Amino acid sequence: MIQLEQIRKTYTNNGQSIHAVDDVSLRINEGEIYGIIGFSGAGKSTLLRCVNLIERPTSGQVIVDGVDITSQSKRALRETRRDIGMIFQHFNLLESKTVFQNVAFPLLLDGKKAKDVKGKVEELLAFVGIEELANKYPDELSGGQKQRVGIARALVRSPKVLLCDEATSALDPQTTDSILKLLKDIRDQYNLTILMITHEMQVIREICDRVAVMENGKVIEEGTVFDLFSSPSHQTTKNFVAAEMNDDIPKSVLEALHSERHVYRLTFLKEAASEPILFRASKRYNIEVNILHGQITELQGEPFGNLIVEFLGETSEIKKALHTIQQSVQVQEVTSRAG
Ligand SMILES: Nc1ncnc2c1ncn2[C@@H]1O[C@H](COP(=O)(O)OP(=O)(O)OP(=O)(O)O)[C@@H](O)[C@H]1O
Repeated sequence: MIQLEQIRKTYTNNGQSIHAVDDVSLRINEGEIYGIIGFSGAGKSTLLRCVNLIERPTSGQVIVDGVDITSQSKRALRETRRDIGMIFQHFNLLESKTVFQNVAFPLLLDGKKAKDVKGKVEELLAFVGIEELANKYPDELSGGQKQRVGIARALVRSPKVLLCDEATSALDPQTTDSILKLLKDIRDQYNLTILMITHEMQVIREICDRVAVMENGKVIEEGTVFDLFSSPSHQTTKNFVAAEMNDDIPKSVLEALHSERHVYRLTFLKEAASEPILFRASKRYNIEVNILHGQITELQGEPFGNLIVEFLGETSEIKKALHTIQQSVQVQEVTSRAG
Protein backbone atom coordinates (compact mmCIF):
# COMPACT_ATOMS: atom_id res chain seq x y z
CA MET A 1 0.00 0.00 0.00
CA ILE A 2 2.88 2.37 0.78
CA GLN A 3 6.28 2.06 -0.85
CA LEU A 4 9.09 4.36 0.09
CA GLU A 5 11.97 4.12 -2.35
CA GLN A 6 15.35 5.55 -1.37
CA ILE A 7 13.91 8.55 0.43
CA ARG A 8 16.38 11.27 1.37
CA LYS A 9 15.61 14.58 3.00
CA THR A 10 18.46 17.00 3.48
CA TYR A 11 18.08 20.35 5.25
CA THR A 12 20.67 23.05 4.93
CA ASN A 13 21.18 25.24 7.99
CA ASN A 14 23.79 28.01 7.90
CA GLY A 15 25.58 26.22 5.08
CA GLN A 16 25.55 22.90 6.99
CA SER A 17 23.72 19.89 5.56
CA ILE A 18 21.55 17.79 7.87
CA HIS A 19 20.55 14.42 6.47
CA ALA A 20 17.26 14.06 8.39
CA VAL A 21 16.28 11.02 6.28
CA ASP A 22 19.10 9.18 4.59
CA ASP A 23 18.18 6.61 1.95
CA VAL A 24 15.16 4.93 3.51
CA SER A 25 13.23 2.28 1.58
CA LEU A 26 10.21 0.58 3.18
CA ARG A 27 7.17 -1.37 2.05
CA ILE A 28 4.01 -1.26 4.10
CA ASN A 29 1.27 -3.71 3.22
CA GLU A 30 -2.44 -3.00 2.98
CA GLY A 31 -4.20 -3.41 6.33
CA GLU A 32 -0.92 -3.49 8.23
CA ILE A 33 -0.10 -1.49 11.34
CA TYR A 34 3.52 -0.49 10.80
CA GLY A 35 5.58 1.27 13.45
CA ILE A 36 8.69 3.39 13.10
CA ILE A 37 10.59 3.81 16.35
CA GLY A 38 13.66 5.85 17.18
CA PHE A 39 15.06 8.35 19.62
CA SER A 40 14.52 12.08 19.26
CA GLY A 41 16.20 13.41 16.12
CA ALA A 42 16.29 10.00 14.38
CA GLY A 43 14.28 11.37 11.45
CA LYS A 44 10.89 9.76 12.14
CA SER A 45 8.73 12.90 11.83
CA THR A 46 10.51 13.98 8.67
CA LEU A 47 10.00 10.56 7.11
CA LEU A 48 6.32 10.47 8.10
CA ARG A 49 5.76 13.93 6.64
CA CYS A 50 7.38 12.74 3.40
CA VAL A 51 4.64 10.09 3.04
CA ASN A 52 1.91 12.66 2.36
CA LEU A 53 4.44 15.14 0.95
CA ILE A 54 3.82 17.77 3.63
CA GLU A 55 7.60 17.57 3.37
CA ARG A 56 8.98 16.95 -0.13
CA PRO A 57 11.83 14.45 -0.12
CA THR A 58 15.09 15.76 -1.57
CA SER A 59 15.13 12.56 -3.62
CA GLY A 60 13.32 9.23 -3.77
CA GLN A 61 9.82 8.10 -4.54
CA VAL A 62 6.67 7.73 -2.46
CA ILE A 63 4.25 5.25 -3.98
CA VAL A 64 0.78 5.03 -2.42
CA ASP A 65 -1.65 2.40 -3.67
CA GLY A 66 0.46 1.93 -6.80
CA VAL A 67 0.71 5.65 -7.66
CA ASP A 68 4.00 7.54 -7.54
CA ILE A 69 2.75 10.62 -5.72
CA THR A 70 6.12 12.36 -5.89
CA SER A 71 5.54 12.95 -9.59
CA GLN A 72 1.85 13.93 -9.31
CA SER A 73 0.56 17.37 -10.29
CA LYS A 74 -0.61 19.66 -7.47
CA ARG A 75 -4.22 18.92 -8.33
CA ALA A 76 -3.78 15.14 -8.45
CA LEU A 77 -1.85 15.29 -5.18
CA ARG A 78 -4.74 17.13 -3.53
CA GLU A 79 -6.98 14.21 -4.51
CA THR A 80 -4.45 11.64 -3.27
CA ARG A 81 -4.18 13.39 0.07
CA ARG A 82 -7.88 12.64 0.69
CA ASP A 83 -6.81 9.00 0.94
CA ILE A 84 -4.24 9.77 3.61
CA GLY A 85 -5.53 10.82 7.04
CA MET A 86 -3.20 12.04 9.77
CA ILE A 87 -3.35 12.40 13.55
CA PHE A 88 -0.94 14.37 15.71
CA GLN A 89 0.64 14.31 19.15
CA HIS A 90 -1.00 17.62 20.10
CA PHE A 91 -4.25 16.88 18.27
CA ASN A 92 -4.24 20.10 16.13
CA LEU A 93 -7.94 20.81 16.70
CA LEU A 94 -9.61 24.12 15.85
CA GLU A 95 -10.24 25.64 19.28
CA SER A 96 -13.05 27.92 18.10
CA LYS A 97 -15.06 25.05 16.64
CA THR A 98 -17.10 22.37 18.36
CA VAL A 99 -16.22 18.68 18.22
CA PHE A 100 -18.84 18.17 15.50
CA GLN A 101 -17.50 21.10 13.46
CA ASN A 102 -13.91 19.91 13.82
CA VAL A 103 -14.78 16.49 12.46
CA ALA A 104 -16.97 17.92 9.68
CA PHE A 105 -14.34 20.50 8.69
CA PRO A 106 -12.45 18.49 6.00
CA LEU A 107 -15.73 17.66 4.24
CA LEU A 108 -16.91 21.29 4.37
CA LEU A 109 -13.55 22.27 2.87
CA ASP A 110 -14.29 19.83 0.05
CA GLY A 111 -17.44 21.89 -0.64
CA LYS A 112 -19.97 19.55 0.96
CA LYS A 113 -23.07 21.01 2.67
CA ALA A 114 -23.40 20.73 6.46
CA LYS A 115 -26.66 18.77 6.21
CA ASP A 116 -25.01 16.23 3.88
CA VAL A 117 -22.12 15.48 6.20
CA LYS A 118 -24.17 15.09 9.41
CA GLY A 119 -24.69 11.33 9.04
CA LYS A 120 -21.01 10.61 8.38
CA VAL A 121 -19.82 12.80 11.28
CA GLU A 122 -22.31 11.26 13.70
CA GLU A 123 -21.33 7.75 12.61
CA LEU A 124 -17.66 8.51 13.29
CA LEU A 125 -18.29 10.24 16.61
CA ALA A 126 -20.20 7.13 17.69
CA PHE A 127 -17.41 4.86 16.41
CA VAL A 128 -14.74 6.67 18.41
CA GLY A 129 -17.07 6.78 21.44
CA ILE A 130 -17.69 10.52 21.87
CA GLU A 131 -21.12 11.13 20.35
CA GLU A 132 -22.27 12.87 23.54
CA LEU A 133 -19.46 15.44 23.19
CA ALA A 134 -20.52 16.70 19.74
CA ASN A 135 -21.32 20.22 20.94
CA LYS A 136 -18.36 20.69 23.29
CA TYR A 137 -15.28 22.76 22.47
CA PRO A 138 -11.74 21.31 22.53
CA ASP A 139 -10.80 23.11 25.76
CA GLU A 140 -13.61 21.23 27.54
CA LEU A 141 -12.10 17.85 26.64
CA SER A 142 -9.45 15.57 28.13
CA GLY A 143 -6.38 14.61 26.06
CA GLY A 144 -7.85 11.21 25.22
CA GLN A 145 -11.14 12.77 24.11
CA LYS A 146 -9.26 15.30 21.97
CA GLN A 147 -7.35 12.50 20.26
CA ARG A 148 -10.65 10.73 19.56
CA VAL A 149 -11.84 13.91 17.83
CA GLY A 150 -8.55 13.99 15.88
CA ILE A 151 -9.06 10.37 14.84
CA ALA A 152 -12.69 10.95 13.76
CA ARG A 153 -11.56 13.98 11.74
CA ALA A 154 -8.79 11.95 10.09
CA LEU A 155 -11.31 9.27 9.09
CA VAL A 156 -14.06 11.55 7.79
CA ARG A 157 -12.86 11.44 4.17
CA SER A 158 -12.70 7.61 4.36
CA PRO A 159 -8.92 7.43 3.77
CA LYS A 160 -7.02 4.26 2.90
CA VAL A 161 -4.01 5.22 4.98
CA LEU A 162 -3.73 6.73 8.45
CA LEU A 163 -0.48 8.41 9.52
CA CYS A 164 0.01 8.74 13.27
CA ASP A 165 2.60 11.24 14.51
CA GLU A 166 3.36 10.29 18.16
CA ALA A 167 -0.40 9.95 18.62
CA THR A 168 -0.23 8.79 22.23
CA SER A 169 2.89 10.57 23.50
CA ALA A 170 0.89 13.31 25.25
CA LEU A 171 -1.43 10.82 26.97
CA ASP A 172 -1.29 8.93 30.28
CA PRO A 173 -0.72 5.14 30.10
CA GLN A 174 -4.37 4.18 30.56
CA THR A 175 -5.59 6.62 27.90
CA THR A 176 -2.75 5.46 25.63
CA ASP A 177 -4.06 1.89 25.91
CA SER A 178 -7.59 2.94 24.99
CA ILE A 179 -6.42 4.98 21.98
CA LEU A 180 -4.21 2.12 20.77
CA LYS A 181 -7.15 -0.25 21.06
CA LEU A 182 -9.26 2.21 19.05
CA LEU A 183 -6.60 2.36 16.31
CA LYS A 184 -6.59 -1.42 16.13
CA ASP A 185 -10.41 -1.48 15.90
CA ILE A 186 -10.20 1.07 13.07
CA ARG A 187 -7.77 -1.10 11.15
CA ASP A 188 -9.96 -4.16 11.70
CA GLN A 189 -13.21 -2.41 10.78
CA TYR A 190 -12.05 -0.25 7.85
CA ASN A 191 -9.01 -2.28 6.70
CA LEU A 192 -6.97 0.90 6.93
CA THR A 193 -3.19 0.82 6.57
CA ILE A 194 -1.68 2.53 9.59
CA LEU A 195 1.83 3.98 9.72
CA MET A 196 2.84 5.30 13.11
CA ILE A 197 5.95 6.90 14.49
CA THR A 198 6.75 6.69 18.16
CA HIS A 199 9.61 6.67 20.64
CA GLU A 200 7.69 4.25 22.88
CA MET A 201 8.32 0.53 22.46
CA GLN A 202 5.07 -0.16 24.34
CA VAL A 203 3.13 1.29 21.40
CA ILE A 204 4.99 -0.96 18.98
CA ARG A 205 4.48 -3.97 21.20
CA GLU A 206 0.75 -3.38 21.71
CA ILE A 207 -0.49 -2.91 18.17
CA CYS A 208 2.12 -3.02 15.43
CA ASP A 209 2.56 -5.94 13.05
CA ARG A 210 5.96 -4.84 11.78
CA VAL A 211 8.44 -2.24 12.87
CA ALA A 212 11.44 -0.29 11.57
CA VAL A 213 14.03 1.18 13.93
CA MET A 214 15.53 4.51 12.83
CA GLU A 215 18.77 6.14 13.85
CA ASN A 216 20.59 9.08 12.24
CA GLY A 217 18.11 9.20 9.37
CA LYS A 218 18.54 5.52 8.48
CA VAL A 219 16.53 2.36 9.09
CA ILE A 220 18.92 0.23 11.11
CA GLU A 221 16.65 -2.75 11.63
CA GLU A 222 13.27 -3.94 10.37
CA GLY A 223 11.06 -6.94 10.94
CA THR A 224 7.98 -8.38 12.60
CA VAL A 225 7.44 -7.17 16.13
CA PHE A 226 7.91 -10.71 17.43
CA ASP A 227 11.25 -11.17 15.64
CA LEU A 228 12.52 -7.79 16.70
CA PHE A 229 11.67 -8.41 20.35
CA SER A 230 12.96 -11.97 20.38
CA SER A 231 16.22 -11.41 18.53
CA PRO A 232 17.15 -7.75 18.14
CA SER A 233 20.47 -7.38 16.36
CA HIS A 234 21.37 -3.68 16.55
CA GLN A 235 22.42 -2.26 19.93
CA THR A 236 19.80 0.52 19.77
CA THR A 237 17.06 -2.05 19.16
CA LYS A 238 18.42 -4.14 22.04
CA ASN A 239 18.16 -1.08 24.30
CA PHE A 240 14.57 -0.38 23.26
CA VAL A 241 13.59 -4.02 23.80
CA ALA A 242 15.41 -4.29 27.14
CA ALA A 243 13.70 -1.16 28.45
CA GLU A 244 10.25 -2.35 27.38
CA MET A 245 10.65 -5.93 28.59
CA ASN A 246 12.18 -4.68 31.81
CA ASP A 247 14.86 -7.33 31.37
CA ASP A 248 17.94 -5.39 32.26
CA ILE A 249 19.89 -7.58 34.62
CA PRO A 250 19.43 -6.15 38.13
CA LYS A 251 22.48 -4.43 39.61
CA SER A 252 22.58 -6.82 42.54
CA VAL A 253 22.86 -9.78 40.16
CA LEU A 254 25.55 -8.10 38.06
CA GLU A 255 27.59 -7.18 41.12
CA ALA A 256 27.56 -10.76 42.36
CA LEU A 257 28.80 -12.17 39.03
CA HIS A 258 32.30 -13.56 38.84
CA SER A 259 34.14 -15.91 36.57
CA GLU A 260 33.30 -18.99 38.62
CA ARG A 261 29.60 -18.60 38.06
CA HIS A 262 27.68 -19.93 35.06
CA VAL A 263 25.04 -17.32 34.30
CA TYR A 264 23.02 -17.19 31.08
CA ARG A 265 20.21 -15.21 29.54
CA LEU A 266 17.61 -17.59 28.09
CA THR A 267 15.00 -16.36 25.61
CA PHE A 268 12.02 -18.64 25.27
CA LEU A 269 9.97 -18.26 22.10
CA LYS A 270 6.47 -19.48 21.34
CA GLU A 271 5.88 -23.09 22.45
CA ALA A 272 9.25 -23.24 24.26
CA ALA A 273 7.88 -20.68 26.73
CA SER A 274 5.31 -23.14 28.02
CA GLU A 275 7.55 -26.24 28.19
CA PRO A 276 9.42 -27.35 31.33
CA ILE A 277 12.79 -27.15 29.57
CA LEU A 278 14.85 -26.15 32.60
CA PHE A 279 13.18 -28.71 34.83
CA ARG A 280 13.93 -31.46 32.31
CA ALA A 281 17.57 -30.35 31.96
CA SER A 282 18.11 -30.35 35.71
CA LYS A 283 16.62 -33.85 35.96
CA ARG A 284 18.61 -35.27 33.06
CA TYR A 285 21.98 -33.76 33.98
CA ASN A 286 23.62 -33.41 37.33
CA ILE A 287 22.95 -29.67 37.65
CA GLU A 288 20.73 -27.27 39.56
CA VAL A 289 19.10 -24.24 37.99
CA ASN A 290 18.73 -21.03 39.93
CA ILE A 291 16.49 -18.36 38.35
CA LEU A 292 18.00 -14.94 39.12
CA HIS A 293 15.67 -12.68 37.17
CA GLY A 294 13.09 -12.70 34.39
CA GLN A 295 9.55 -13.02 33.20
CA ILE A 296 7.26 -14.91 30.89
CA THR A 297 4.85 -12.63 29.11
CA GLU A 298 2.88 -12.42 25.87
CA LEU A 299 3.96 -10.80 22.64
CA GLN A 300 1.65 -10.55 19.61
CA GLY A 301 -0.50 -13.24 21.23
CA GLU A 302 2.44 -15.66 21.62
CA PRO A 303 4.16 -16.62 24.88
CA PHE A 304 7.57 -15.01 25.24
CA GLY A 305 10.01 -15.46 28.10
CA ASN A 306 13.30 -14.00 29.15
CA LEU A 307 15.13 -15.50 32.11
CA ILE A 308 18.54 -14.92 33.69
CA VAL A 309 19.56 -18.24 35.22
CA GLU A 310 22.55 -19.63 37.00
CA PHE A 311 23.59 -23.25 36.51
CA LEU A 312 25.20 -24.97 39.47
CA GLY A 313 27.23 -28.13 39.01
CA GLU A 314 30.25 -29.55 37.21
CA THR A 315 31.30 -27.56 34.14
CA SER A 316 31.09 -30.68 31.95
CA GLU A 317 27.48 -31.34 33.05
CA ILE A 318 26.54 -27.70 32.50
CA LYS A 319 28.00 -27.86 28.98
CA LYS A 320 25.87 -30.90 28.18
CA ALA A 321 22.75 -29.30 29.64
CA LEU A 322 23.36 -26.12 27.63
CA HIS A 323 23.73 -28.14 24.47
CA THR A 324 20.28 -29.65 25.02
CA ILE A 325 18.64 -26.40 26.11
CA GLN A 326 19.99 -24.61 23.03
CA GLN A 327 17.88 -26.85 20.81
CA SER A 328 14.73 -24.96 21.84
CA VAL A 329 15.82 -21.79 23.61
CA GLN A 330 18.12 -18.88 22.66
CA VAL A 331 21.07 -18.88 25.05
CA GLN A 332 23.36 -15.93 25.66
CA GLU A 333 26.22 -16.11 28.12
CA VAL A 334 26.20 -13.45 30.80
CA THR A 335 29.37 -14.79 32.36
CA SER A 336 30.62 -18.31 32.44
CA ARG A 337 33.58 -20.61 32.13
CA ALA A 338 31.34 -23.40 30.85
CA GLY A 339 31.20 -22.37 27.19
N1 LIG B 1 12.86 22.05 9.09
C1 LIG B 1 14.05 21.62 9.49
N2 LIG B 1 15.18 22.33 9.25
C2 LIG B 1 16.38 21.89 9.63
N3 LIG B 1 16.58 20.72 10.28
C3 LIG B 1 15.52 19.95 10.56
C4 LIG B 1 14.19 20.37 10.18
N4 LIG B 1 13.32 19.40 10.57
C5 LIG B 1 14.06 18.44 11.18
N5 LIG B 1 15.37 18.77 11.16
C6 LIG B 1 16.49 17.97 11.71
O1 LIG B 1 16.39 16.68 11.14
C7 LIG B 1 16.71 15.68 12.09
C8 LIG B 1 15.56 14.71 12.23
O2 LIG B 1 14.47 15.39 12.84
P1 LIG B 1 13.04 14.70 13.06
O3 LIG B 1 12.16 15.70 13.75
O4 LIG B 1 12.57 14.11 11.79
O5 LIG B 1 13.40 13.53 14.08
P2 LIG B 1 12.43 12.69 15.01
O6 LIG B 1 12.99 11.31 15.05
O7 LIG B 1 11.03 12.83 14.56
O8 LIG B 1 12.64 13.39 16.40
P3 LIG B 1 11.54 14.01 17.39
O9 LIG B 1 10.82 12.85 17.98
O10 LIG B 1 12.35 14.77 18.38
O11 LIG B 1 10.68 14.89 16.51
C9 LIG B 1 17.06 16.41 13.37
O12 LIG B 1 18.45 16.57 13.42
C10 LIG B 1 16.37 17.75 13.21
O13 LIG B 1 17.04 18.74 13.93
